[in-house]
Amino acid sequence: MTRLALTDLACARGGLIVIEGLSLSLGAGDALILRGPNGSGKTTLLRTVAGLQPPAAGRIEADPEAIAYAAHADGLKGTLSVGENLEFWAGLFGTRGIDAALAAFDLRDMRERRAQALSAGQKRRLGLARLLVTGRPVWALDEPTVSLDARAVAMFAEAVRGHLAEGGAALIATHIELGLDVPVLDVAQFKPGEARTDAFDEAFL
Ligand SMILES: Nc1ncnc2c1ncn2[C@@H]1O[C@H](COP(=O)(O)OP(=O)(O)OP(=O)(O)O)[C@@H](O)[C@H]1O
Repeated sequence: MTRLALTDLACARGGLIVIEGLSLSLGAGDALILRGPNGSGKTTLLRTVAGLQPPAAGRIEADPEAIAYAAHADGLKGTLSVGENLEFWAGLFGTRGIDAALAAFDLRDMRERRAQALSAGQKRRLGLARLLVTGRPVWALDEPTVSLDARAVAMFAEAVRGHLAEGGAALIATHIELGLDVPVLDVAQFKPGEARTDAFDEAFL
């Protein structure tokens, strides 16, 4: 089952094309790590996939309701507790049960604490726990491990493994090694005018 297919996609930011000619397909259980230097267009690509901006060219095939996007901002409600934040999202996405999400990111002891009283890494863990309560099959994640310590990075990697094992898919921009056995795509090769390799296309089309 195809979860996400991009065909000859071009993405623009600030009126300029930053990525062009990108095609890929992710099926159930597939993930892809996006790499590339600062400014190469990883965020722009993820924003486009998430539907926050239209493609400059090409096609995106995915149910918009299937995508859960997590960006640099965690989108927490500071005056609500950890548990209330997750309950809020569960209500929003029409899912039930936050216990698994609390457990996956070791937040059970912080359930009653207000989000605004969490450390940066704890806030990020809560933001990532939200992915689990969305119930959405395609995760589009922009630098999800910022502020996380090694233990929390491992929790995140485990959450991704579980998501893929349940038939989900993930597109993850990260500069760090997550310990996941998934392919890496250098988005710099889709810079307008750059020669690109065919290795990725062979693996993913
Ligand atoms: N709000 C904006 N307005 C105009 N141009 C922008 C804006 N945000 C980013 N850009 C430009 O778009 C291009 C792609 O940026 P993007 O944030 O997608 O790159 P990135 O690969 O995610 O970078 P990083 O690794 O630094 O997060 C860059 O040249 C950047 O300067």
